[in-house]
Amino acid sequence: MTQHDHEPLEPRAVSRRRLLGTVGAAGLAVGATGGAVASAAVRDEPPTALTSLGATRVPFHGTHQAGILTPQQAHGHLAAFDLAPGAGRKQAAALLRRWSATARELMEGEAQGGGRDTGIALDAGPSSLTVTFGFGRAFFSRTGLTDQLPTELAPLPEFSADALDKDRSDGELWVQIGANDALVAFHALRALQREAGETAKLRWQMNGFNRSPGATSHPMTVRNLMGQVDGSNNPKPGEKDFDARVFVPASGTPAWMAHGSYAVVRRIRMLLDDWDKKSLAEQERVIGRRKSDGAPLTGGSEDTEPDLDKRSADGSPVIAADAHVRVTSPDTNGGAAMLRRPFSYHDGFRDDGAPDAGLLFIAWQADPLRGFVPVQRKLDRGDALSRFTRHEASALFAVPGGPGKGEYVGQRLLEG
Ligand SMILES: C=CC1=C(C)c2cc3[nH]c(cc4nc(cc5[nH]c(cc1n2)c(C)c5CCC(=O)O)C(CCC(=O)O)=C4C)c(C)c3C=C
Ligand SMILES: [Fe+2]
Repeated sequence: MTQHDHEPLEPRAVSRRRLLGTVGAAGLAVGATGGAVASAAVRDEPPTALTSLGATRVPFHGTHQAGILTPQQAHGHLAAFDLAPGAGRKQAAALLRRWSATARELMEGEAQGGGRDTGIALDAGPSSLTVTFGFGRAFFSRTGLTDQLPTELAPLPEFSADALDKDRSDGELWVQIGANDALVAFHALRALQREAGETAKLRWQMNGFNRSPGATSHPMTVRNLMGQVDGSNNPKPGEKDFDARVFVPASGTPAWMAHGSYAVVRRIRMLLDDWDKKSLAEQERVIGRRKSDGAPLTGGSEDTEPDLDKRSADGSPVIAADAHVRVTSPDTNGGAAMLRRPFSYHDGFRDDGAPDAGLLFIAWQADPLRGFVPVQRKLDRGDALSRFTRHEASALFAVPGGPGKGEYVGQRLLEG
C-alpha cells in the first residue's frame, strides 16, 4: 500500500461561489459539478480537474489534524512564527482561534470570512488543502504554560554532521500547508500570515513540492530529487503498531496532546552534483533499493520487506552494511519508526552552480526519542546516503489532536 491509500478523501462538488469564477455565464444554468463539466466541454478541455483534483476536500475536524495521514500533496509551505513582544497566552489563543476558523473555511473551499479574502484561489476547489498547526518548545515559556510542556519536546540532540542555520530552525508556532494546487496553497499561507498580524512574526518559511496527482498512470509512492521512490516502507494505517508509533494515545500526557503527534522538520540539502555522477548501481547500493521501482535489492517488489540477512555468492550482504535502508530499519533500531511525509524543495542555484535543493523532511511520531532521534544518531555516524546530504535546519513541534466541531486547534492547551 502506498501513502496514497492512507486516508479516504471526500471529492465533492465545489461551492457556487467558487463555480462563478470558473464557468462564467455558460455554466450557470446547471448544477455545480455539472456546470464545471459543461463549461469544460464548451472550452474543449478535459473535464477532470475541478471534479477530482480541485474538488477533493479534506475535513478540518477529526481525531487527528489533517496533513498527517493525508496523501502527500503537490504543493507545500512550512512556516514558523514567534509571538511578538508583549503577546502572551491570551493573544496566542485568539490567534489560534482565527487561524483555525480560516483553515476550516479554506479547507472547505469557502472564501476567508470577514471580507478578508484576497481572491487568490477564487476559481479553485479546495484541492485537498490541509493546514496543520504545531507548538515549539519556546511557546510554553512565552505563554506561561511550562507546566504543560511535553517531555517529548526536549530539544533534539546536536548531531555531529549538522550545519544548522539557527534563523531557519525552531519557532514557537508552526504551520504546515499542503494542497494540490499552487494558488490554493499560497492563498492559505498568505491568509494565515496576514492573520498573524501584530501577534506573531514570521521566523522562517520554506516552500516544497511533490508529484501532482494524475501525473503517473497509477497512484505511486512519490520520488525525491535524487530520483528514488521515497516512502515505501513507511508505517501504514491499519498495521498493528501504527497508532502507537505515530500518535499520542487518548490517555497520553499531557492530556491536551491526546491523539496528537510530534513533527521533526529537517531541511536536508542534497549534494545533487555529486549524486548524479554516481552510476545507477552505486546509487542503488547507497539506498539498498532499486531506483526504477523501489524494490529492495534482495528482490520482490516495492512492498517486499528488505531481507537484511541475504548474502551474495561471495558472502557479502546484498544490502550493504551502510545502506540507508539497513541503517534506518526498525529492525536495527530497536523498533524505532516514524511516518515520513516530506516535500522536495528547490531554492535556485548556489554560487558554485549546484542546486540549492533537497528534502523538507517531516517525520511524525508519538515520541521523537523512540522515532527520529535514535535513527538520526545512527545516520550521523555515517550511512552511505549521508555523504550526499547536509542537514541545514531543524525544528521539533508538538502537534495536538484534531479539533472537534466548534473547537480551535490548541484550545485544550490554551484554555485547559
Ligand atoms: C532520521 C531519519 C531519516 C532521515 C533524516 C532520512 C533522510 C533521507 N532519506 C532519504 C531517502 C530514503 N529513505 C528511505 C527509507 C527510510 N528512511 C528513514 C529515515 C530517515 N531518512 C527510514 C526510517 C526509512 C525506512 C527504513 C525501512 O523501514 O526500511 C528510502 C527507501 C524507501 C522507503 O522506505 O522510503 C529512501 C529512498 C533521503 C533522500 C533522505 C535525505 C535527504
Ligand atoms: Fe530515509
